[in-house]
Amino acid sequence: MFENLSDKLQRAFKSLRGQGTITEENIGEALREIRVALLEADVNLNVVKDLIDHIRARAVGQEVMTALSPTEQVIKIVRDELIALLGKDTARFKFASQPPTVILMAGLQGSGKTTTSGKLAAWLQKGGHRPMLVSVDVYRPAAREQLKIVAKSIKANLYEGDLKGETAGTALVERLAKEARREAIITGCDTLIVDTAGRLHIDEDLMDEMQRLKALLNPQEILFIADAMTGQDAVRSADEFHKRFSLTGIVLTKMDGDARGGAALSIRHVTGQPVKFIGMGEKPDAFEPFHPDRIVSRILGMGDIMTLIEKAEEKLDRKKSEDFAKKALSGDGFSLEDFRDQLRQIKKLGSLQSIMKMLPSVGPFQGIQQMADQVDESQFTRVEAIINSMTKKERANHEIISGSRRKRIANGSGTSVQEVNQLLRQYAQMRKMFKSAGKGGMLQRKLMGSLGGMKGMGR
Ligand SMILES: Nc1nc2c(ncn2[C@@H]2O[C@H](COP(=O)(O)OP(=O)(O)OP(=O)(O)O)[C@@H](O)[C@H]2O)c(=O)[nH]1
Repeated sequence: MFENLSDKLQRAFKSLRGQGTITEENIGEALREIRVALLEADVNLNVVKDLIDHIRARAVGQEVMTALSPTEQVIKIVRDELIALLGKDTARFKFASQPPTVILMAGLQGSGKTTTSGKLAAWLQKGGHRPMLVSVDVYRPAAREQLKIVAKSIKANLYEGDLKGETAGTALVERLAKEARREAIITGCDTLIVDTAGRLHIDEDLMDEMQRLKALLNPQEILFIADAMTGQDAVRSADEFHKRFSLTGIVLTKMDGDARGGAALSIRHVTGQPVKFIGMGEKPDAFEPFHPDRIVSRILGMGDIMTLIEKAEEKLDRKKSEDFAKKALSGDGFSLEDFRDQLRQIKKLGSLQSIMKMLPSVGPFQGIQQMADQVDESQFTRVEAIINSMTKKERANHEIISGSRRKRIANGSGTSVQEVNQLLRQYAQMRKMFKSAGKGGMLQRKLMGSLGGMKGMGR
């Protein structure tokens, strides 16, 4: 859903490439582009203004960090500021010290309340909880029926209650809510999710009913379910609800749609309340806790590259990496010995899969995250064993490795000739790729330097 914003931000960053330092002048253009990108993504005007001011203040006053180029510095600042905007840490779900924990689901009609009630129940079940669902939308039998179907599909407990022909109104709503809580206690359910009636727009009756439910149930969580597709309207209604009921969090639904993302980026700033979950589809499992940092990484199309860079800076031998990068990108290319050194370095960062998952899905690493799922970790060890079985001369010049030597190397490393051949083929390809990347941009060069040798390791 952030594709457009993501593309535009990348373009904005590009305008900084090749700049030695960040100055008021050269960052101006990039900031203009960032501002337009955010506004086009339907981010609230005040939010954009604050964000740009913060970024400018930090970027211009930035002391030169040797480890990062100006472009990378600006990306890091934009990333930090976006995360701050989204509330920094993942918001926690609040449980009652004395069960059941009561969660009031509020929102306008069609925002996804019922679907989200089911998703939340499924999420709680996954976490070892026993949720109970109840719909207090006594005005629309179809709404109660829908929750029944949802509950059945995830095998969650549902309190249906008996309307006993009573007139639909707040008294009935209160009765059902009370009964449901009692039922939850009796049946040992530790969480009660109350799906409330939605309206087309905010009206006094609805507000009054919510107020009474809040007073009656004293819920730990009052979640506002906002349809991300409705952009700034969702932000406005969330704000209105918060002013009346002190929400504890927001769930943004339909984030899988082609919404421009403005609601996700503005809602926290405007309401002061955290987004706790996002809905990414109609199915019960299309639901995840909202992690500001991951969302921002997604927006910036960078996987979790900053963590990876920080990790690399902490764990890798900087000089070795730089030497490798220089060599790999030069006309001579890197040797198998250099490659083995790099493998050993990379191993310090964690499993290959976890590293690949942190890489951006754009630029030189396009498609790498999909590749990560097919990675065979033990190949690392086998590749190292193969290189260990070569002579020093062979490691320096792979072209001298004859057919009979390949057999010996395979025997010596406990692998097969095919594997030795495959490694040599991949190595030759990689070497070529790096040499041609020598003509590429700075960021690419740096990434390849610190992470050298990873691509081509997956089968
Ligand atoms: N694509 C997508 N569709 C969603 C998501 N969440 C809900 N929907 C769909 O949005 C529509 C409305 O969802 P409901 O759960 O019925 O909404 P509601 O707020 O309970 O509506 P009322 O009961 O009418 O107040 C349904 O067709 C859902 O399948 C989501 O995260 N992604």
